[in-house]
Amino acid sequence: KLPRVGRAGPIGYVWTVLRSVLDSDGLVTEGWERFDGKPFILPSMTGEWIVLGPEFVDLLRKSDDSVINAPKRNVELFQPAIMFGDIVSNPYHVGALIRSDLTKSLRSLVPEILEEAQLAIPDVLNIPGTEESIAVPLFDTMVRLLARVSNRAMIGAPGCRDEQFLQRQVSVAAQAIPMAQVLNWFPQFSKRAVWKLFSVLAGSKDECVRLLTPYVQSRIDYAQQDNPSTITDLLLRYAPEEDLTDARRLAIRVVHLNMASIHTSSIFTSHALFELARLPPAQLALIRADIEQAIDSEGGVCNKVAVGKFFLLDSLLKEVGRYHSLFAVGPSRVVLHETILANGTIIPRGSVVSLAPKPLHFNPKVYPDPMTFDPFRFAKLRHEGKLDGAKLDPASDVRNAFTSLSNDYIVFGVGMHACPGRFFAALKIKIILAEILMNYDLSFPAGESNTPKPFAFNVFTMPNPSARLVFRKRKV
Ligand code: HEM
Repeated sequence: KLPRVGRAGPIGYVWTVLRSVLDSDGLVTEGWERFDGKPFILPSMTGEWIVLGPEFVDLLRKSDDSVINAPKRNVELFQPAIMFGDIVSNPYHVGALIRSDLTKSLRSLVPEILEEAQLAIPDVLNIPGTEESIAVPLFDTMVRLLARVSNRAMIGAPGCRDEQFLQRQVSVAAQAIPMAQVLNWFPQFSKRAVWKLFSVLAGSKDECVRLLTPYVQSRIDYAQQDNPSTITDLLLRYAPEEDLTDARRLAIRVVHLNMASIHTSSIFTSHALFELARLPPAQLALIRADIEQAIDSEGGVCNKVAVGKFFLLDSLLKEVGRYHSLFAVGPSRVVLHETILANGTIIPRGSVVSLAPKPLHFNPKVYPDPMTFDPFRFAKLRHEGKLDGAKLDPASDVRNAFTSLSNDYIVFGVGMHACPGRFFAALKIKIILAEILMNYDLSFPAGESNTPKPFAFNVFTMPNPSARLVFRKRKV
């Protein structure tokens, strides 16, 4: 019998579930303090989550899906089978493709990502010719930017600039997560009907897939297997015959991958830009100098090695992940057989076990002065207190690099199901941020908050969608 956070009694239960829609984070903090770091139940609109403390990170990290299972949980939480059809029985587009092929191909994708970022940033900011600056709603602008830059890697040009397709893709990605949560409120037999009704009202993925299919078809026709230039080219290596002869089927996989990729990266990029806009000028100057030095060290070319030497930006991104997690609870797994935890707690079959980032990321024993956002926290750890990163080998002390996993840092999840797209995400986010930093000064619009309150829905959090940032062309 685990304790439950929130109010007692049946009415209290309903109240807690309703509160969890907008304040899961507050409930987790409350549960953490009230139950002294012991496991507790978080009731939510998507069922009950057993929130485990730091001593159980290893339970999830070491699990091999035989008892503590991730794929079944993801199907439950994100409802891909209802929304995307049968992509679950052979999920070839999210397995080795991302884990191995994509990560190995990142070097050759850098020039494409860089070129697209250079073209797309002025387009999405759209500063009028007569003006020097513009205030834009940041998150929405970053979603459009990330959609285009990610798709340069995903399907190449000109598809990545097809506004109609990008708009549909962004809207599919925006709807999918909240809609998956809503589908969880309905019994299994009715989910398809609910999804169909919603699709009629809000537009389904089908239009997005239709717009994307010609671009995917052209990759099937012209991609060079030994010299892949897009992620779709890599996908062709794994696609079964029926997907190669029907580009529509393959396009569904690309839309699904885009969904995993665009919003997560946009959330990170937006938080990072808000933090960069708040930094004192001296710290910003250090980050800019670090980027310049890294590119100079590669003969003035911004290649993968140079991006790997953006040590201060890497540190800032890692701190963004520590400070602003994407979720109040997660990663989560479903328990397939009754399990007894080391402390004697019995976890029944079918339960959902999860980890909460806050207790880990704000643990003062691991992160001194945890409430302070310190952009150079990880750079200092990585470089023994020195900030002169460019003299170091990028491979040095990778434990504190942005994409490294640890039991004290769960932004990308844990164990064998930790995010396989994080190296691609880190690369494109760093390239975009470096381009922005080198070409624009950032500030908050006069009279608007410089600490916009994040927006939460169920267990997920994102930057405030109405918060704006001013981009002013730099005079360099
Ligand atoms: C900053 C950006 C990103 C963040 C913060 C992020 C975060 C996460 C998290 C927390 C998980 C769950 C891990 C777990 O359950 O232990 C995950 C899984 C996953 N992510 Fe990401 N992600 C990001 C970008 C991407 C990108 C760009 C891609 C694709 C190119 C991607 C593809 C995936 C896939 C396929 C999984 C499922 C892995 C599995 O279940 O084995 N992610 N991500």
